[in-house]
Amino acid sequence: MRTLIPFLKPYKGLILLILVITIVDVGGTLYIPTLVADMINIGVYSGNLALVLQKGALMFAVALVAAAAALLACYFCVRLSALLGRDLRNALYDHSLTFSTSDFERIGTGSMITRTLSDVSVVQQAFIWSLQMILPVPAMCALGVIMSFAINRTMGLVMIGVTVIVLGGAIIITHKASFIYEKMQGFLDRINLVLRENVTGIRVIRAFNKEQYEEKRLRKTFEDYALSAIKANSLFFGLESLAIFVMNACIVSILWLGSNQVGLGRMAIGDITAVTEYALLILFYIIMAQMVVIVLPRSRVCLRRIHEVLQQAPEISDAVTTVPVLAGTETVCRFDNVSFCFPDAEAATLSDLTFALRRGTTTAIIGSTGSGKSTIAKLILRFHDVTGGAIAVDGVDVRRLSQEKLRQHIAYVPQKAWLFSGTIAANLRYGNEDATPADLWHALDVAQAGFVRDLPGGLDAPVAQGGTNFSGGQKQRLAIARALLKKADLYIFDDSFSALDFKTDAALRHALAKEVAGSAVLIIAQRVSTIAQAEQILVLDDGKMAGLGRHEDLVASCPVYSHIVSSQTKGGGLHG
Ligand SMILES: Nc1ncnc2c1ncn2[C@@H]1O[C@H](COP(=O)(O)OP(=O)(O)OP(=O)(O)O)[C@@H](O)[C@H]1O
Repeated sequence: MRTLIPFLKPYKGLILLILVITIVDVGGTLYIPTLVADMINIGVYSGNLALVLQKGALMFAVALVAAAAALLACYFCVRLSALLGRDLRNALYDHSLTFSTSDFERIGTGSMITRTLSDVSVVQQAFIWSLQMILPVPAMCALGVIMSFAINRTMGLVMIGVTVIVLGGAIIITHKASFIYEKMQGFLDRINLVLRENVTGIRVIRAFNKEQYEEKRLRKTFEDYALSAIKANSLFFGLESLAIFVMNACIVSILWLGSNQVGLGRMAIGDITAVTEYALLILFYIIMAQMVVIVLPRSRVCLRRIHEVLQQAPEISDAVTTVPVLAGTETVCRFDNVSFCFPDAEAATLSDLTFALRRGTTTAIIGSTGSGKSTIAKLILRFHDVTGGAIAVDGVDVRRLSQEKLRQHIAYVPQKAWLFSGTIAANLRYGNEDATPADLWHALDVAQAGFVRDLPGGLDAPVAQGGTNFSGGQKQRLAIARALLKKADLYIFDDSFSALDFKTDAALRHALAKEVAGSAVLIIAQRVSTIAQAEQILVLDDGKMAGLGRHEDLVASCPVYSHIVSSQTKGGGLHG
């Protein structure tokens, strides 16, 4: 509940309104049996038709007021629940924007989606039900018991007994349900994860004929979830049966004890109707509340999971005082004895790297797969923080810059070119939202993405989620064009030319050289031909610097580099 309070604060007025309307509803509902009893006791016995009609008219008016109150309460509850859901989702999303990759890995992408969508829905639902069905129960029980005592002491005691038994049962079953619902949410995360993997990896599954294996894996997750749901529902029906049994036992007790009291002259016959009605109303409200109470443990689990995300301190956060403006110096970025180790890794991924990225020059990084090339790019962008040494941009340690400012100065093409669903123009404008169509075409031409001209719709051609309607090379070129639209001090291309043929690769680098002449360029590549012209090449070997220099010097002095070169030039020279 502590998690919800800050989200409910802005709606204090609305909650108060719902409370008042609910009390009107409950009061009206309980007043009707009293009127019925009066009609029987006075009107019917004395044959006073005028009194019966008068009480009838009053009953009609009270019923109308109670119904209107119930309707209004329902409307305001739905409104409050929708606002609460919106605010919770916004808070989760906003907070997730501050997360680093490791933060996301800790929670899990599937779980993050379940928490934002399903968990919030469960909390919303539980909240609205609690307002509508649990909130009136104390008022209903208290008023019902008081009114029963007012009629007859024995009836009052019966009412207390019934309330205590049903509430006791509800508490025991709720406790048991809590454990099952916790497991169910975990299974839901798992279903989300496996389903996502299946949908996104459908081609790999088919290519490897793994449909049956995946089917088994999915079935298992569905089955686990279904079994837990059956267990939870068994509890639910157990509770419902208990409530119906208690309800019937209660009616029998009232009729039996009540008729004795009428026989002893301590109670009028019409009062039995009133007390039975009070008892049924109390039980009805408790049963409805039980149905909500039983799902509360699930919502508590969901709320705790939401709380976990909201409370998670981001691995990377801005310093209290950050440097407002960068100077635009000659050395755009500098690594000083940089080392880095992933939180869950035993050995360092990068060790003792020292080099500089200078304006107007191209630096390339080459090395075997897993040697740490992409990690260097991620450190510059501060997706992770160094564990040793320092990285400075324009002479300022990146940890002293705000993340927003830092990233404003960098254009990045990630290894896995990611496009958003929409149009080509919308994707390109991610780089510069004010870009004109002429700017977009220019960036596309530099990125050798002329194929867009042949697409029906051109710049407005549709892009599927993740860019799946484009080939790997086309996606790479669109991602490059997007980066070029951003005027930056440093351009980072992480293995961005790997899916291009040699001719396109060469043409692109040629066009690129003019485009980014005033900035520093960092190219991460596997192909020597892509980087041979670079002003400096950093050779990485298992996270360590094996060489730094121009192509010709490294061929002569760096065994790791000359080995890479010879492995790529067997049977022909370098292309491009
Ligand atoms: N999030 C992570 N958690 C733990 N280890 C990681 C993580 N990301 C990468 N690594 C490890 O860090 C090392 C360097 O990864 P990196 O992606 O930088 O290599 P790379 O040289 O770019 O490889 P490739 O050429 O295949 O893209 C690898 O051994 C990898 O397993």
